[in-house]
Amino acid sequence: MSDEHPPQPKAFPVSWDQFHRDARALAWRLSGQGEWEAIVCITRGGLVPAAIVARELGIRVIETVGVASYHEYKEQGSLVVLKGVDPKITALGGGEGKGVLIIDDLVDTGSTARIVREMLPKAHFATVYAKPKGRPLVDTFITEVSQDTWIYFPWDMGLTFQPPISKGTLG
Ligand SMILES: O=P(O)(O)OC[C@H]1O[C@H](OP(=O)(O)OP(=O)(O)O)[C@H](O)[C@@H]1O
Ligand code: HPA
Ligand SMILES: [Mg+2]
Repeated sequence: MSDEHPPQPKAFPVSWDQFHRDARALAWRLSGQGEWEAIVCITRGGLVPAAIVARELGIRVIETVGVASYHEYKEQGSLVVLKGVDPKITALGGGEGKGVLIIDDLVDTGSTARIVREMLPKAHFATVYAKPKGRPLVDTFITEVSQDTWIYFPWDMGLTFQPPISKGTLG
């Protein structure tokens, strides 16, 4: 969460099962769009869908690019590239990443996507989820949620007790 991602009023919790189905749906959609020589996944959120898409499409060359957001590493609002893309991957398909599939879990404001697209301008950018601001930066995605929705991924959640409806939310 950050200034760019203020607390959102709506919640979209995603279970492991749901995420697997959505990531597999992404693989189906991508399978009709060409042959990919390599995947570049944006860590850390892109690691999970990248594994699923790689398995479905038989892609075995997987590279990471590390973009960390916001105040974790630097002043608020900025992004910092912690790990760039190996030049061997950038050089694929005659340079600029042609034939490369970039995968992330979602685009929100599009800031992360913009930085990685600059590194690989001819790559295909795919995410499982997209919000309206980031949507123009993505070539293929599965589900759109509104900008005022926060997506809760299964790796960020755990099982917790739910009070009975009759007790109300305030106990
Ligand atoms: O479109 P944006 O506004 O840039 O937001 C989207 C990015 O934010 C999240 O990653 P985050 O940087 O929080 O790190 P993580 O993947 O390590 O959780 C998410 O996984 C995307 O990569
Ligand atoms: O909606 C979101 N969920 C999880 N991580 C995120 N990073 C940016 N937006 C989101
Ligand atoms: Mg991320």
